[in-house]
Amino acid sequence: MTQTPTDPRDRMIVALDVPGVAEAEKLVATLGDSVTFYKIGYQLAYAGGLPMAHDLIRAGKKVFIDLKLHDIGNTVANGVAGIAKLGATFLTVHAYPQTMKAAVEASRGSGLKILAVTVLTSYNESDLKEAGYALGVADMVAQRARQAQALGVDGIVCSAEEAENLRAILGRDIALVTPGIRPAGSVLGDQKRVMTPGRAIAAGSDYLVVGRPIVAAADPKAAAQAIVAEIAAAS
Ligand SMILES: O=C(O)c1cc(=O)[nH]c(=O)n1[C@@H]1O[C@H](COP(=O)(O)O)[C@@H](O)[C@H]1O
Repeated sequence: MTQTPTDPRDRMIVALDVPGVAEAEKLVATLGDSVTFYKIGYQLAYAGGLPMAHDLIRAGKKVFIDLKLHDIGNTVANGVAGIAKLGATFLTVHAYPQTMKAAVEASRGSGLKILAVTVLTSYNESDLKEAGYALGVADMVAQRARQAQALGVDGIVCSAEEAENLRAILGRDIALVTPGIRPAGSVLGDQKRVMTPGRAIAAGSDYLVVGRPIVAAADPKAAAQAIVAEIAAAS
């Protein structure tokens, strides 16, 4: 059972997309109480940042490990079992049935929740076609989300553009985690399916994943506080 957090701060996950542990620690110190939930992805994990999960958890923060696993079932299961020992809240895997099944089984009893990445928010219709898929974005996201729910996955990673439809299909008992968040007027970068924080919450997102709009801001703490205020207003 997954429940939407009541404190608006707990619905914003800040991606620690920085080159190393020193930069990540500096950013966490700068953000202070304005952020309660952090994501460690490829960049920081491959720079020796995975053990930072322990420090963040000790400091009372929640941690999302974003490694987007996808491999044969045995390898995924062994990877998930190792990551479960970090004490993190979320781990991503790609939304392929074998991968999701192995991850769900390996995470059982550990407290680690598995999130399935449906279609990356940097993809649009033509990107999917170029990658060899016949389904469009909305249909592919819906199909993968249905499969994820049937396999016992705890949450879905999608764009907020799909949140309303997924909520209707999946009900409330699964978390919708949406990256591709862009406050009004901010730079899109490589994101193609985007929404403002307020609209994403109104569409049914439980958690917003935010990287550059905070990490690359001139004043990251002010940027984080503004997003939390927008979440609170839309909740
Ligand atoms: O799994 C993710 O977190 C993820 C899935 C997805 O479809 N799109 C996506 O952008 N992300 C991650 O969310 C973060 C978004 O960062 P910004 O675009 O800088 O806000 C990055 O760390 C991405 O790796």
